[in-house]
Amino acid sequence: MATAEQRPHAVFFPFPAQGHIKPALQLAKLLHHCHGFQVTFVHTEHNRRRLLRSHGAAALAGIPGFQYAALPDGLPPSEVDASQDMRALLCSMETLIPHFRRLVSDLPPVACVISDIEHILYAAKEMGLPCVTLWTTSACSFMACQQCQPLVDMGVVPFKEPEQLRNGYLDDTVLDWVPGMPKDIRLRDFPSFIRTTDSDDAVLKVALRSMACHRTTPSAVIFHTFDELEQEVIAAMSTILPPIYAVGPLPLLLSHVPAAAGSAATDKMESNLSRENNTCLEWLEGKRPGSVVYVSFGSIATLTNEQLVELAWGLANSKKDFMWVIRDDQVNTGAGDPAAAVLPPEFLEETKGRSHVTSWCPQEAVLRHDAVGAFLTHCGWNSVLESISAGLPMLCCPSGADQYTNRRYVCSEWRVGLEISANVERDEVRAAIVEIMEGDKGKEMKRMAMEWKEKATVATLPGGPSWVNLEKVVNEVLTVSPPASRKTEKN
Ligand SMILES: O=c1ccn([C@@H]2O[C@H](COP(=O)(O)OP(=O)(O)O[C@H]3O[C@H](CO)[C@@H](O)[C@H](O)[C@H]3O)[C@@H](O)[C@H]2O)c(=O)[nH]1
Repeated sequence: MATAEQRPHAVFFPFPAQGHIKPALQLAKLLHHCHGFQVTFVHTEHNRRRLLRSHGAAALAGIPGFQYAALPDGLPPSEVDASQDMRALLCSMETLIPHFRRLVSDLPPVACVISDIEHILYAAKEMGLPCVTLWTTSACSFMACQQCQPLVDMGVVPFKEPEQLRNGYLDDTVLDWVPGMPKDIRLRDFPSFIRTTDSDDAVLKVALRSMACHRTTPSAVIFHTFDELEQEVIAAMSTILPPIYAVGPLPLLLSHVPAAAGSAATDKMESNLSRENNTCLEWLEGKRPGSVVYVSFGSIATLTNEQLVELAWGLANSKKDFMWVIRDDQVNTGAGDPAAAVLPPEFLEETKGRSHVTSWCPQEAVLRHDAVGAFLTHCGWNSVLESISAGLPMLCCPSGADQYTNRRYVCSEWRVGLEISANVERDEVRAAIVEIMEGDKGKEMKRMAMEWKEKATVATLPGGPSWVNLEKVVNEVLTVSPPASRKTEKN
């Protein structure tokens, strides 16, 4: 057994949002339990406080060889349990650099830094530390993001007229030259970072910088995916990136590691920033197999209250049972701070007994529950992978970022989903729910979803490709540099 000093020490620092923290913690647990890594897992202080409020001190107590640290994110302190303003957060990441340097200097020797924050990768490299990107969205959306620079060079982005940003225009524009992507991929299938008319757009600039960084800075890029799901795009990307490794779906890999849930302390290592309400599982118990529609828009996406009401009536008019996660910060008021939803009393009356609304649930357990028949999702990548892992077809209603590309692949390439248009109209929602729950298309999507579930299962069985890739990245990249190579400069 290696002593603590001999064990490689990995520092994880995911972008401080739920959808990035969760897969990073899953990978950290795998490296710790299966490959003997010591881990320091870094949160922002904002998220550390949220975790403490939601789960108590045990969530961050760690276990031997696995500790937490926290750094300020540069935004004004807030005690509100809501997702932070993503634009502001993206732009504040640079302020982390001096704090990160000081942290690393005070830690035991570091073998590698694993992050998706470009400033952290640059800082690690400057300090002489091997660094690796953990990319928490799909490989296809990464490839689409890589086209931001060519689109700028071609004068397509930023768009010339606000009118061009409307779906109608983007619908018709096909880009048949993107390596590894379908020849009929459209601009509207690209991540939202290109949707601007402003050449100074801060988010577009972050996207361009980040894509350049991941091409040149890390020693490797780990994608949270599995080979068979995205093989064409992974093959095409191998020519433009440092070595890449597809390791996922991470929850399935972790399910084969009993030690990862082996003790009370390990069980309490939480990545959920919000406290989940488990009563929904009891509610699902009483339902027929495949009879419930599960609805969630992840941890960041907001809707206007009008869209929420349309969605509500679409659900009500479908006459199906449904479980709906409506976060306390789900509604975009257009006036800054998000607000709680206001649903019409008639809707609540109409759906009594066949609806369950909650503010945060144990999503993976919900998706695996027999009663759930379809997932109405914003197409965040974790949600897509969790749905595929559970063999569930999806109704896709993306709201930003990579979700448009994920939607395209879910609906047209993997053929496990139906699209709902961004304006969210009740009749369309109702018709899509009825189709996916009982129509011929829905049956075919369910069949395809079960096929993908099987492929995801095979990829993550002990000895399967995702395990092999994990082992390779450990042996080829994460442990190749002796800890002695660490510089101890302080800033
Ligand atoms: O009630 C809930 C709702 C969600 N979740 C979990 O929260 C995560 C949400 O992640 P994701 O589906 O990826 O959505 P976002 O929170 O929106 O994730 C952000 O990060 C993702 C990964 O980088 C991107 O794909 C998204 O576009 C981006 O918005 C998932 O693991 C869910 O299981 C719960 O546990 N309970």
